[in-house]
Amino acid sequence: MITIGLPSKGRMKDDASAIFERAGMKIVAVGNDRSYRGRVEGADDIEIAFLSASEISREIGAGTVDFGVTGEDLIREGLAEADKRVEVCVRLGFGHADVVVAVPEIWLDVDTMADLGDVAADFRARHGRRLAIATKYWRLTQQFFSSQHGIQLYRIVESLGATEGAPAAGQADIIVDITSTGSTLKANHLKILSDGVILRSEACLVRARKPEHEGDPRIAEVIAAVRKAL
Ligand SMILES: Nc1ncnc2c1ncn2[C@@H]1O[C@H](COP(=O)(O)OP(=O)(O)OP(=O)(O)O)[C@@H](O)[C@H]1O
Ligand SMILES: O=P(O)(O)OC[C@H]1O[C@H](OP(=O)(O)OP(=O)(O)O)[C@H](O)[C@@H]1O
Repeated sequence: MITIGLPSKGRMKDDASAIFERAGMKIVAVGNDRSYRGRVEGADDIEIAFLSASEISREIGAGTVDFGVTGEDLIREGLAEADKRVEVCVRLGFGHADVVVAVPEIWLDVDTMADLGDVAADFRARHGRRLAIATKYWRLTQQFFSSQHGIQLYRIVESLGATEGAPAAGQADIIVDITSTGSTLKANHLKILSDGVILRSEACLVRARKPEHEGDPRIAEVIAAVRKAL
């Protein structure tokens, strides 16, 4: 049996189902409309697990589903060493959003990560505490700041919603968050640093790297069918 995790709700749900349908895999719910299981018409060896986008990322990492449709941001944030555990097979062309570093517009001298590194370096001397970053993207923030840009002097303030409001509310100095149209950043008087795009995310067909997939022709067939449907 091949299990495919598809979004059960949220902004990726309809586009994900539509792509599978165009790929010749019409999805039908098992049982009633509220069921969290489905199947593919005419393919008894495929089952569908309806999950949220973030659950799909976790289940692919754990290998409890073979494929899933979810955002690349959720894969890279949710899984350590994502590339070892999963394969991004097809970029699906919807669900576009960038994970970005944004600072208050009034920080006129700060346009790049290097500028921000300078600010972080003497933040404690000036303000008596570390630069505070509001985000729900812990892993991506740490990788980008510490590993890629060598910025070590900061503190992450966990934010689970309304992240863009954190600087004005005095909860943090800057943010790392997702943006698509940019209107939420603008409304909160925040600007993206010129080299502050951490990840350009979109919905992807993702596969769990499992030994039993080797030599299973159905795995390549699913990927080829989705690719053709784009
Ligand atoms: N404007 C946007 N804001 C937030 N996420 C977006 C946006 N545009 C696209 N996405 C993508 O959508 C995905 C999240 O979708 P959604 O919010 O439906 O997921 P979810 O896990 O069901 O959410 P939750 O569990 O928080 O309700 C992420 O991969 C994200 O990159
Ligand atoms: O660049 P924009 O087009 O303004 O979109 C970005 C905003 O959209 C999302 O929030 P949303 O209100 O959709 O809620 P969510 O965080 O619960 O997904 C996201 O968290 C940002 O705040």
